Amino acid sequence: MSDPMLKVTSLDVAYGRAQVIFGVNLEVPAGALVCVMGRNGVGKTTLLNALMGVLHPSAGKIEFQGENITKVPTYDRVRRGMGYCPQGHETFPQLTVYENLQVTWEAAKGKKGAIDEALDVFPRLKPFLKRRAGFLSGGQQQMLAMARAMVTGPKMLILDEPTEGIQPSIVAEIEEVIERLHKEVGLAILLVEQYVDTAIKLADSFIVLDAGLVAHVGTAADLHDADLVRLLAV
Ligand SMILES: Nc1ncnc2c1ncn2[C@@H]1O[C@H](COP(=O)(O)OP(=O)(O)OP(=O)(O)O)[C@@H](O)[C@H]1O
Repeated sequence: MSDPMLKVTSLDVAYGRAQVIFGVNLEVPAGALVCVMGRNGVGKTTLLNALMGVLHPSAGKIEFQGENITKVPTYDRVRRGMGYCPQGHETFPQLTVYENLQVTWEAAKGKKGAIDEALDVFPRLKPFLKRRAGFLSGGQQQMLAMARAMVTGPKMLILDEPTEGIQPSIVAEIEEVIERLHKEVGLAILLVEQYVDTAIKLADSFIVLDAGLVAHVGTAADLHDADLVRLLAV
């Protein structure tokens, strides 16, 4: 079997003396969609920030495409093909939609045509290219945040709760885009998701975190298991 695209081994992450992630193991095979689930505060965002080099693990190893990237800076992880869309659909509110895409594309040394390709994935953004991002709706800002991750030319997308706080009509649209990026474009995707329904619909497999530990690894079929429901109950 070939190496997974992302492999995380025995990862510990702490804020000062407060350890939040304990010995996490995780694999995302090429082209797979893996969901990270768990209640509020179990460490999902902390894990993703460590994967992207925003936080530095106190122990463990992160490998991307067979290379040890544990000490590689964030910008280099992006250039190697890790696209990150952090929680809270953060954009530069004073910049236009197009400028938001352009600054990210320049910083990541994106390929020619990548901005147009990202806009083809999110055609809803096209009428708003000259609008300041701060004036977009929550759903539009989420699409812009994902489009920004796309202009970096990712091989793998890391998405932190992309449907959180978004109106239901747009949630379905965002789910469709994630599904298309997974099934048609063939990107590997690591998705933090709180909603079991969305995870069942989208994920090939998932891990459940509980108090910073991997409490369960499985496929969507396992999600109906009573223990899992308990682990996920908010
Ligand atoms: N900058 C920080 N400094 C200290 N502790 C932090 C910091 N950020 C998060 N924590 C703590 O780490 C733990 C995990 O937080 P994290 O945001 O990773 O959880 P989460 O599973 O992503 O939660 P949510 O679903 O609410 O986003 C929490 O106890 C939180 O209070």
